[in-house]
Amino acid sequence: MEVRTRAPGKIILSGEHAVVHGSTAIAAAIDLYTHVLFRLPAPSENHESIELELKDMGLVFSWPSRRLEEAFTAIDIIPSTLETCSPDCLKLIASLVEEKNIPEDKIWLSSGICAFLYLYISVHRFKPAMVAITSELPLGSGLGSSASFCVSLAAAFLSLTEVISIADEKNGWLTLNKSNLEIVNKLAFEGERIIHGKPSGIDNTISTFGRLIMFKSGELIQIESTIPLRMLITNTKVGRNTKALVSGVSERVFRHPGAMHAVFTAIDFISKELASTIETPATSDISITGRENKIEELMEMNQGLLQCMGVSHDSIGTVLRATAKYKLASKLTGAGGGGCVLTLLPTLISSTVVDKVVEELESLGFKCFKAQVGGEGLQICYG
Ligand SMILES: Nc1ncnc2c1ncn2[C@@H]1O[C@H](COP(=O)(O)OP(=O)(O)OP(=O)(O)O)[C@@H](O)[C@H]1O
Ligand SMILES: C[C@@](O)(CCO)CC(=O)[O-]
Ligand SMILES: [Mg+2]
Repeated sequence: MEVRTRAPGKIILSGEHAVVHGSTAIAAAIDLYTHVLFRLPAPSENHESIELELKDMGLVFSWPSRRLEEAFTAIDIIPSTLETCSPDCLKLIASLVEEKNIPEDKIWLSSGICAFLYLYISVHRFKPAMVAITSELPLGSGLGSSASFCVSLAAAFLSLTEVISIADEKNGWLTLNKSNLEIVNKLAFEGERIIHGKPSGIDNTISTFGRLIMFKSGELIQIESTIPLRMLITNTKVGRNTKALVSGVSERVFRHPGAMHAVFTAIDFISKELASTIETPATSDISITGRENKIEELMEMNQGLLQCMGVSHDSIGTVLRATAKYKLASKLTGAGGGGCVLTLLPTLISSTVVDKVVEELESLGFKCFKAQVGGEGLQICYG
């Protein structure tokens, strides 16, 4: 039995970090995916391990099924689907991952591999399996690689159970109905908890459902944009870790609760205003340029508040200054601390100006690309 899944990365237009503390945020899916190939071998194949291949990195990890079963039985914990991983269970999983001697320069993969083991065992226990993963996303750069990893894995594992069933077909890919997507999203969230520590759930939700969403306290509202929302994405290539940045913000809240709550309230207003600007009917009196100016101002305000939270970075400042020379507005996206920066490309901007901005940013050592915004979420294909 075999299944393939793919789940998209995302950009956050406004509200990252504040969303962890209950503010509204807006996110859109992008057309860069994590792909999973999952196979449950037939008994005749005599395959006796759970094998994970990270194809982009040329790494393969494998755990004998019997060894895993013995280790979990010894501590009397068998994770069950959709339950949060307990501290004891996570400790055991971390030790099983540590045994694999991950190369020092790839040690940041450990949390993803722990999430993989947890998601797998919670659905299929210790059944032998082969899982291969590739990703079109830069990992650990603010574009939701961890969430698309968890969503594509959760969907692959659940697809070979009775829990979910296929709803529809489009271009060779199958999609799930809303209640099945909710189950996948819930399981993926448990994986994100292992990678992010305290996720808001926005990244796994946009990766599962796709399109453009407004998200607050675990609830999503799908929104429709009436303007193109073309974004230039600049990867500063400065590595960072979402878990550490999210906990840094919580520490700042602990030190300055009043000021930080005022910042979160301001961001809640910014996200709501951004949503209504994006959704304004095309027939309204305000021109597209007028609305784009408003979006740019809101992006700048959000960036300033992200700076207040301590999640910006010198490299992000460099991108902001370079794009400001061309009168373009930018903000970090995702957890910040490096990673990716968004720049709105207004409808009337000429391709010559865009080329010049890209040339300047790339001459500074950054990598620029454009992504389609607001596309499909999770998709499945049985092999
Ligand atoms: N394709 C993958 N293979 C293995 N591990 C992955 C993969 N994609 C993501 N991960 C795991 O997720 C971690 C990166 O997650 P992190 O949340 O820090 O960044 P991000 O999700 O790319 O950005 P953000 O959370 O700001 O959107 C990696 O260190 C790794 O553990
Ligand atoms: C920084 C954060 O707000 C977004 C990361 O893409 C974390 C989260 O919401 O889980
Ligand atoms: Mg992440």
